[in-house]
Order: sequence, then structure tokens, then C-alpha cells
Amino acid sequence: MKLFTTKQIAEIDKFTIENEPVADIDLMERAAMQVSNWLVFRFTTEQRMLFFVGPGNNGGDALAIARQMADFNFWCEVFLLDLGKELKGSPAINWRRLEKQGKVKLAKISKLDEFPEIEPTDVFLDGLFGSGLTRPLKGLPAEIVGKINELPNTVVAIDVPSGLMGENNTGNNFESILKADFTLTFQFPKISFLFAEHEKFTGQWEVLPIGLHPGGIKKTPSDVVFVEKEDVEKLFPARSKFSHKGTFGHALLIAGSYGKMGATVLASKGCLRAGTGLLTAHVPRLGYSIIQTAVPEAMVSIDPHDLMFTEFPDLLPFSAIGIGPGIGLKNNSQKALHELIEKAEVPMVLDADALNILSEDLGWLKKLPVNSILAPHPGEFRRLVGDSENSWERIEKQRKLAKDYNVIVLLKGAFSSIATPDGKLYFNSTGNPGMATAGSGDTLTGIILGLLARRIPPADAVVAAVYLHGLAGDLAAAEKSETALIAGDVIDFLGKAFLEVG
Ligand SMILES: NC(=O)C1=CN([C@@H]2O[C@H](COP(=O)(O)OP(=O)(O)OC[C@H]3O[C@@H](n4cnc5c(N)ncnc54)[C@H](OP(=O)(O)O)[C@@H]3O)[C@@H](O)[C@H]2O)[C@@H](O)CC1
Ligand SMILES: Nc1ncnc2c1ncn2[C@@H]1O[C@H](COP(=O)(O)OP(=O)(O)O)[C@@H](O)[C@H]1O
Ligand SMILES: [K+]
Repeated sequence: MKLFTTKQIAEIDKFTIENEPVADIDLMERAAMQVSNWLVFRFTTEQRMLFFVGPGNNGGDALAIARQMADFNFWCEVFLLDLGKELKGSPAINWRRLEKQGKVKLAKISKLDEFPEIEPTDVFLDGLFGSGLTRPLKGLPAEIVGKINELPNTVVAIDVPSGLMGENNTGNNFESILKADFTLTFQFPKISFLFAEHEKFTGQWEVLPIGLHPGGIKKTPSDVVFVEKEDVEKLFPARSKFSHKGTFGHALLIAGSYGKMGATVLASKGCLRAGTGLLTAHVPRLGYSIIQTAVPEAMVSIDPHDLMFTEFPDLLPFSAIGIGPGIGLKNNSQKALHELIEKAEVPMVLDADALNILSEDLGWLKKLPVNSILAPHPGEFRRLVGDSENSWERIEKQRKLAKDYNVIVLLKGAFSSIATPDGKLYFNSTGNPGMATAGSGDTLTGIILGLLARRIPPADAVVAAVYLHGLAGDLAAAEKSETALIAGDVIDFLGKAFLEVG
């Protein structure tokens, strides 16, 4: 699914109104009905619904929802923020419809003292500001938001929690952003919902389709993609009946050192389960029997050093190279990594200690085969490019790194992001906090390597690998719980994940 800025979403709204065609007021009614249907199944008519309403279309949505909920026999009260402006257009029509319906108590709030008396079971509906927010909240809106945030009541935000910008929140005042328990957002997730520091504002968010015009969505350009099943299933060519192991490439994995051979085992299994034809795992001498026993499907190339990576085999047979998990930072290994980069001609995926070594001198990134992949977690990313003030800035740095060095940068976390040298940015939609567990990233490196070795184009390989890794984690968590999930479970469920994407 393409993701858009709030400004672009307003353009798609306009396109829908003109080309469906549908009247603005009817599109608002449609959006409101989606929210009302959601509310009816979550709350009971014992609970009062208190609507906080702002001056724009977000307020207009809230007014329409209040009328619909009153028709569903909910007790609804409306508090319109008096900012000295008259309601106009569809919000004004919805105000008059409420007056005519006569079921909902209507009040205006012009100062904080007029905040209503509340019951703990009251549900607050936030229709103060949505995607039309132009500046941080201050004055009365900020005070009302502050008051709502102090109270224990359940809060449902319509479209966007009031005060949160749809994309960049640098310079926003976090004290005056509404903290919702649920955010019901229209048609597309907003980009700011994908950033960890905003979870306390959005709460759980859900996308409600409102039938925006497919033509408008298609013609609006966007470099940002929220990766879902339909984006991934088209990336896998069918395995031809006459295919043989050579068809699916030969991966070279360089991983592990004394005390960290588990990283090699996990990455090897991930790689093999991703459908590579052949895998050679290159390990220090002490790792030989570990790999032969734990992963009999892999061939082993043995380093002359007992404990660490110091040399690599002839590169000719390999269609992709993965390096990093558990290799350590010793001088010998650093030197060997540099030599490998000088010689390699097939796509590489670099993770963990390989990235820590390269962060000493980013000049090495220029020497990587084109479209190689860096797969840092936030700590490794910081070592590469320095501190970031917030997730927006981190993403900007990620995109710049990808462009400047002609590499694909995968920044791992919840909603892992992938930046490509041509300026595209992907956010992954799968995965769960159970995957924040040792070895989970090693497994992912193996999966990426497996897909690269199969000669799937590198950007597609990373997007698919991250999606499948998260999906396997979700399937595993459904059976084993997030708490008990370990990296090996992700590998065990990878087959089921592949079945889901066809
Ligand atoms: N378009 C459609 O068809 C559909 C749209 N939909 C709904 O519309 C919402 C977007 O509506 P919107 O564009 O009217 O903006 P909205 O968020 O209500 O706020 C704008 C108002 O707030 C004001 N204002 C801004 N910042 C401020 C601040 N810091 N402090 C104080 N005031 C501030 C700004 O006035 P300003 O002072 O900036 O001139 C303006 O008056 C969207 O989220 C969704 O819910 C759905 O119904 C589906 C169909
Ligand atoms: N809260 C989360 N939600 C979804 N995925 C997560 C979450 N936390 C971690 N992950 C995933 O788990 C993996 C962790 O990778 P990494 O930090 O490199 O682990 P390790 O170094 O232990 O192998 C990444 O793929 C990341 O996206
Ligand atoms: K809102």
C-alpha cells in the first residue's frame, strides 16, 4: 500500500469528491459511519459518549458520528471548542443536522473551566484536529488536550490524535498532543504512526477504509510503501518443475566466533528455509562440528583460525554473500572483511559486527557491490551515522545513507524501514514485540541472504525477507505467545509464512 502525506491525502479526498463523484458531506457521512460501526461493537449503551469537536472537517466527522451513535441509542454529548470562528461547510451542516435530530446535548467550551463533569466510564471521542493540523497546539486546545490526558477515561481519536502531525513532529510540543487508547484512521496509516515515540499518542491504531477513489490513489506519486501481503506475493517467481539446486543459487555465509556459533546456526537455517539452492557457512575451526551437527544441510568452509574469521574461500561459486552475525571485532577479522569487500562482486548483506567494523570508516561502503544491503538495528545505525533526535530524523539519515553510498539500508525495529538508493522507503507491517529476542536479527540476515542467493533483486529480497520474517514471528507468537517466542521459532514458522504469500 502506498503511504501519503496528509497534504496528499487531502488531494485524494478532493479527487474522490470530484470524480466519484460524491458530495463532501456524503464522504464525511461514509467516514463517520465506519467509526460508528467500530464504536458500536466496542462499547455499551451504558457508557456516555463525549465528543470534543474542533473547527474543521475532523470536528465535522465527530458531529456526524455523534448523530449516528445517538440513532444507535447511545447517550452522546458534544463539546464544540469555541475558537472564535463559525463552523463552515460540512461541519456546519452536521451541526444543524444534530440540532434537528434533537437527541444530543450540544455545548460550547470557550475556557477550561467549562470542561464537563465526567464519569469514569465515559468514552471520549477526539474530533478536535485531524490531518489539517498546521501547527502545534497552544491555548485552549492545548489545555483541553492536557485535561483529557490527565483523566483515566478511554479515548478514541478520529483519524489522528489531536496535536500529532502526520509526518514530521520535530519541534512539536509533546505535552499538548492527545494520548488516545485507540486511533481510527481513514484509508491510510499516517507516517508518524510508524514511529516508536508516537505510540503513546496513537494507542492501538486501525485503518478504516472510506472508499477513496482508486484513480486518485494511483495517480498520486509516493516513494513510501507500507509493505503488505499483496506487495510481497508478486515478488516470488514460481519454482519451475525442472529446476535444480543450481537454479536457486549458492549462498556464502560468514558468521560466528568463539562463544557465538549460535548466530551461524540461526542465520544458516534462515538462509536454507528461504529457499536457497546451496549454502556454504564459513566458520572458525572450532565451529566445524557445531555447524555440521546443527545444520547438516549446509557445507562448511573452515577458517585457518580456531576462534575467529580471518580468511574467506574462493568467491567464484557464490551468488550472494552474507557477513556479520557473531564475527566479533578483532583486527584479523576487520582485515579479512576489508579484503572481502575489495574482492566481492555479488550482492552482499552486512549485519551486526560487520557494520560495527565499517562504522569506523564509511569509505568502505563505497567499495561494496552495488545494491548491497546494510541491516543495522538502531544501536548499529547510531554507530554508522551518529545520534538522531527522533525517528523522522533517523529515517532522513537512513535515506541519505542509502543514496550517498548506493546501498540498501534496512533499519530494524517495529515497522522496520528499508531505504533504497533510488529514494524509495518501505515500512514493514508484520512482526511483534516477541521478536525482540536474541538471534532474531541473525535469522533475518539468513533469510535475506537466501533470497539474494536465489537472485531475487536485492531491494525485493529485503522487502520480502523482512515481511516473511515478521509474518513467521506473528504465526509463531499465535501458537507460542510473544513472551516465549525465541528466534528458532521464527525459522520453524517460515514455511507457513511462505505458504501465506503463495
Ligand atoms: N476532506 C474530506 O473530504 C474528508 C476529510 N475527513 C476528515 O477531515 C479531517 C481534515 O479536516 P480539515 O482539513 O478540515 O482539518 P482539521 O484537522 O479538522 O483541522 C483544521 C482546522 O483546524 C485549524 N487549525 C489547524 N491547526 C490548528 C492549531 N494548531 N490550533 C488551532 N487551530 C488549528 C484550521 O484553521 P487554521 O487556523 O489553520 O486556518 C482549521 O480550521 C481529517 O482528519 C478527517 O477527519 C473525513 O471526513 C473524510 C473526508
Ligand atoms: N517490537 C518489535 N516488533 C516487531 N519486530 C521486532 C520488534 N523488536 C524487534 N523486532 C525484530 O527483531 C529483529 C531483531 O534484530 P536484532 O536487534 O539485530 O537482533 P539480534 O542481534 O539479537 O539478532 C529485527 O528484525 C526486528 O525488526
Ligand atoms: K482527532
